[in-house]
Amino acid sequence: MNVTGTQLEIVMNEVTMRYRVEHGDVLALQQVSLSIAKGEFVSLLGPSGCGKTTLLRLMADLLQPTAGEVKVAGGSAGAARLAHKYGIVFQSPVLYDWRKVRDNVALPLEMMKVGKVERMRKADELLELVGLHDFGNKYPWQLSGGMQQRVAIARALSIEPEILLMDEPFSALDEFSRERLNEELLNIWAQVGNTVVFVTHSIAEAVFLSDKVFVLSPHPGRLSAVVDIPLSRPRTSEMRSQPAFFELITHIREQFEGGESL
Ligand SMILES: Nc1ncnc2c1ncn2[C@@H]1O[C@H](COP(=O)(O)OP(=O)(O)OP(=O)(O)O)[C@@H](O)[C@H]1O
Repeated sequence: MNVTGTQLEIVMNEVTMRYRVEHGDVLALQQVSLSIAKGEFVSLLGPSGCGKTTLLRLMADLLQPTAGEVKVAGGSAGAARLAHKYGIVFQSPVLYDWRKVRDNVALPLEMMKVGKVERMRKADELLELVGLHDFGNKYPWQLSGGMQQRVAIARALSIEPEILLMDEPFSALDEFSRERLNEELLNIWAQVGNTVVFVTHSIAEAVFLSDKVFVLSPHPGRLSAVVDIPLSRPRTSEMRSQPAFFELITHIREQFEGGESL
């Protein structure tokens, strides 16, 4: 795959992933090819078990494909990982309850042996970016679920990753918090400008956030469609009730073969 004139960040060529299990193996992904441009915001969308997390883990070099190739920033996914090109945000924020919020954000910098003054400065800057500047001295358990996830985003951004991988980061939140965090995430992305790969079950969330949606079908996981989202930016909450938004949702819904529900 090649897109002339566009700098590609992630390229997957015919990627197949089989997990070995006790009695045989599970074909999680079959011959998936895709490309993501530098600075793009893309979503991986599909029903449970279609291989979204597997795809994300392959991109992050946390798994090795059974067949096919994963290229990141012109090299291997392994080289990108060693060069600290990835920030990862999981479904659950995985914060350390005994560390203050600021110290949680600064943790990756601490592991990279960045000096205390610099890492505290950076952590405060990131807490400002995610709208939590007054919460650096609190503990995670003193924050709401949405605030905790914003701390996790700040932490993932602390190493200034070229690529932010997000695995259903808002799926445990109520719909109001989720929609607000969608808008906040886009504001953060507009300032940071990195490449974002966002996993979701929600068609509306994928449409609202993305430049492009990769639609996956299950058993085995395959890429069934790539849908460009031509909505203008910045995206606003009013867009959610506009006809263009609903048309895109309907179009994506139609991509699911056999009426598989999300
Ligand atoms: N470590 C593993 N060992 C065996 N099978 C696995 C493993 N991880 C995932 N699978 C299987 O691979 C397939 C894809 O799983 P994956 O978690 O990537 O899907 P998903 O789309 O992210 O699902 P969900 O939305 O429920 O998180 C599923 O059939 C799953 O059972």
